[in-house]
Amino acid sequence: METGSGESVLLDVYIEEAGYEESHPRIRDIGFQVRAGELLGLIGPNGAGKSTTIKTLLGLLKHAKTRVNFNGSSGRHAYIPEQPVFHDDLTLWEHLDLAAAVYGLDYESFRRQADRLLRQFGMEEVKHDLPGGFSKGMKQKMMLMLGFLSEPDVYIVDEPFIGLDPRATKDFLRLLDEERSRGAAVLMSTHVLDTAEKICDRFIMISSGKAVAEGTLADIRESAGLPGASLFDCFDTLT
Ligand SMILES: Nc1ncnc2c1ncn2[C@@H]1O[C@H](COP(=O)(O)OP(=O)(O)OP(=O)(O)O)[C@@H](O)[C@H]1O
Repeated sequence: METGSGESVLLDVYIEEAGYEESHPRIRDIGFQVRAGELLGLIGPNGAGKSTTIKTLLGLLKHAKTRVNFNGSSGRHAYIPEQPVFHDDLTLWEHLDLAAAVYGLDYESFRRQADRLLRQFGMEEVKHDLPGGFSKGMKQKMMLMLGFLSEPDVYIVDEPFIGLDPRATKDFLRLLDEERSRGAAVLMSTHVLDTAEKICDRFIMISSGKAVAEGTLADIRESAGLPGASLFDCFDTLT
């Protein structure tokens, strides 16, 4: 799908309503698109419905009326969860190997990518360790590596910054930039608004399960009636 901006839309979402019980929708009327190379920030207070939005577009909620299109050429998308999910009895390397098999990567590409990611995240020395003994930040890095390994068209990232040290944050942002230059689209939910303000092209702000503002920082400032304000101040006003 092409848009006026010339970049193709790699993720096109409209959620009429979705929730955990049929009688109780938690989010309603949320729609957005993410284009090739773009980073869309999904922001909102605790309990606003960010994770529910992500679970809905991933098809994980039973009670959902939605339209979701992943339009990339490889059809591949990676989900990087907020809470690390891993197998207790597989080492970091075995996790990477398993993910590569699931993604259908050939062994040479897998080795090249895995070695590069281990180096970039400073995890080479623990690659044969079980993740149960990793710190919170190391577990988070493992989730990021598993996501980056597949070089998907679309990244869906749920709060990546909590637990990462400044160096890991920088490494993560650099990799994300490289992926966007390659043409990947990114949807990222986060509470770290000063970073979001710097890195996101556009935002969708949700509160109590509904979109309250969307667009560039200029659009968000206009919605909040706060010209020149920070994303943090706009958030405070709009939510
Ligand atoms: N598994 C669940 N079962 C029932 N209700 C849930 C479940 N997970 C979330 N909710 C409810 O759905 C609403 C939206 O929660 P959600 O987790 O999407 O918020 P969030 O914006 O991601 O919040 P946070 O910033 O705290 O992570 C909340 O009212 C929450 O209580």
